[in-house]
Amino acid sequence: MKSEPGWSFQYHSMSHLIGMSAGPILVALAIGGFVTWLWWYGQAQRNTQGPKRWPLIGSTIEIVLNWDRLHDWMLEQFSDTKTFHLATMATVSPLPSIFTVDPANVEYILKTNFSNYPKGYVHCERLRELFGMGIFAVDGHLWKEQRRVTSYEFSSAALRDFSTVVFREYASKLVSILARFASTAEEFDLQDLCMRMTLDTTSKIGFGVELHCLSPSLPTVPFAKCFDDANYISFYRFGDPLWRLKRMLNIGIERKLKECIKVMDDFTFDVIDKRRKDMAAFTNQPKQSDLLSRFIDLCTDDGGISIYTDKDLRDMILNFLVAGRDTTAVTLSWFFYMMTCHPEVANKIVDELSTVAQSPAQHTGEVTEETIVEFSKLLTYETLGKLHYLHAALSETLRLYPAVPIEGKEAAEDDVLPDGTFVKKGSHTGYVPYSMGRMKFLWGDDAMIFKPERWLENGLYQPQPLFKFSAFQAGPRTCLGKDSAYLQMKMTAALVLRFFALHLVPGHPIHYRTMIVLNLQHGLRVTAMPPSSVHSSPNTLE
Ligand code: HEM
Repeated sequence: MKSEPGWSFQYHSMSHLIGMSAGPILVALAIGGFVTWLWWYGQAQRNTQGPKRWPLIGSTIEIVLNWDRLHDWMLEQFSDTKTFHLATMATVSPLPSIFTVDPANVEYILKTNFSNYPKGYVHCERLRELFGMGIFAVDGHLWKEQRRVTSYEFSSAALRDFSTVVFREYASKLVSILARFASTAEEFDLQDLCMRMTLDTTSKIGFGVELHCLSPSLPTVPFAKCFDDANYISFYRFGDPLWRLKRMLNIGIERKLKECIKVMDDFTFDVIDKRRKDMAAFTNQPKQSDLLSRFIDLCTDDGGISIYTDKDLRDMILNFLVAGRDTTAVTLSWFFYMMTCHPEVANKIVDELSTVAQSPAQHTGEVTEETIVEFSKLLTYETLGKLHYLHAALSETLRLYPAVPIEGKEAAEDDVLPDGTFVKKGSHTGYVPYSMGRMKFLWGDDAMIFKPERWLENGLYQPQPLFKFSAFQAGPRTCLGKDSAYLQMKMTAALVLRFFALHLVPGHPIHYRTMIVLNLQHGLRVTAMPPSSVHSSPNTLE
């Protein structure tokens, strides 16, 4: 078709105008509009309580920028509200999460409407390889049944007595290693030693097996290494939107996870197999006290057939290891860090030990195997129970440095929390022990000060309300190892502080690593010295 000359001219003129002059104007208008909207949105956000949010990406940028100090960033978000929404990119989580520090909400989630707040699919799926169908990664009737069997075993006096012996033995080994370092004034990582000790003790109590992580040469134990790596990689999945793809392709850290799980499974199934055979062969031998033997024994029906498969037993014992190992070790590490900052508190603990030692509490002179053993024999379940100040100092540590700093559930149905917050079905709904432990409205103006005295009345330990001090969770899923953890921590703290004053290596950085368990990112590098004159340092966290 022939075109009209006039039209052609007009068309070219318009396109010329748009292309040469209107284009930049439109672009400038668009940028101007966007910047104005950004400014307006930013202003509107200033009045929003909790973290600032942006369309599509939510608070992702702020989270990424603050990742290394996530718990303190969360604490800042609670400065003007007790509950907030936290949105991330839809690929990570399609619904905003809800976080609260309000004890009424915490009680509602953990107890009053417990059935509406299971751990949920997202949580359990990520931990499946490591935890299997163990207590940490199941909900509903599977959880109920395991809780029933585990609580029965955990409350037995026999297990408590066995644990006391094991805790004493390994805390003494730890002190012997400290004595070696002290004799040459050598620096060492006390967090690493605590981790070794608690893996040895949980393995001994769980499997009845010696892992020798705390033997004098401090060796690398393959099971221990794989256990650490598998823990880290499983929890890393919570922040990695590509983990399923990596698992499918069997690449990167997902491949590593698979290899680690295999090493742990081979070891565990081997122990289970041997134990079953031994128990079947030596029926007239005294019963072994470790959990594995007790589970096999408990769950064998009258015809001698085990009700639990090897896989069930593997899951139960590995869950026990994960539950008790890192939590206790990191709490002890933060406690010892507090002792380096507050020698006056360490001194009071040592004074209290005189109630146990019936002699001057602080050991002077050479630290030998004999002196360690002699003192350790005085530390029994009963005598440790009398150490109220030590108990308070450990609780105070957990208030400020809870081993599990953030806890989350998944709403099964739409709901409304006691403070009026609407919860949409499927929302991640969590509470934050790290922030709760530092809130002035809960602990008073001195919330940031390490002060064991706040737990004492007339010298006796006073527990705080469970939904205010939430380090062990509360309600039907409360920690089953709380008493056992205090027992081990008191045993270890009493033995270490009796013989040594700890000093932080000057310049050693103290910071947590953002993980499911609040460990010290760079460890706890200290020197141990014979107790000497003690100087107080400022009694604050900063
Ligand atoms: C200072 C040490 C400890 C702290 C702070 C602690 C804290 C916790 C927390 C916060 C939970 C809830 C976790 C969740 O559901 O996501 C929990 C659960 C649990 N803890 Fe502990 N724990 C400690 C030591 C131990 C020890 C030594 C054991 C074993 C002897 C243990 C056994 C368990 C078990 C079996 C559960 C699962 C309860 C359930 O789901 O019904 N914990 N613990």
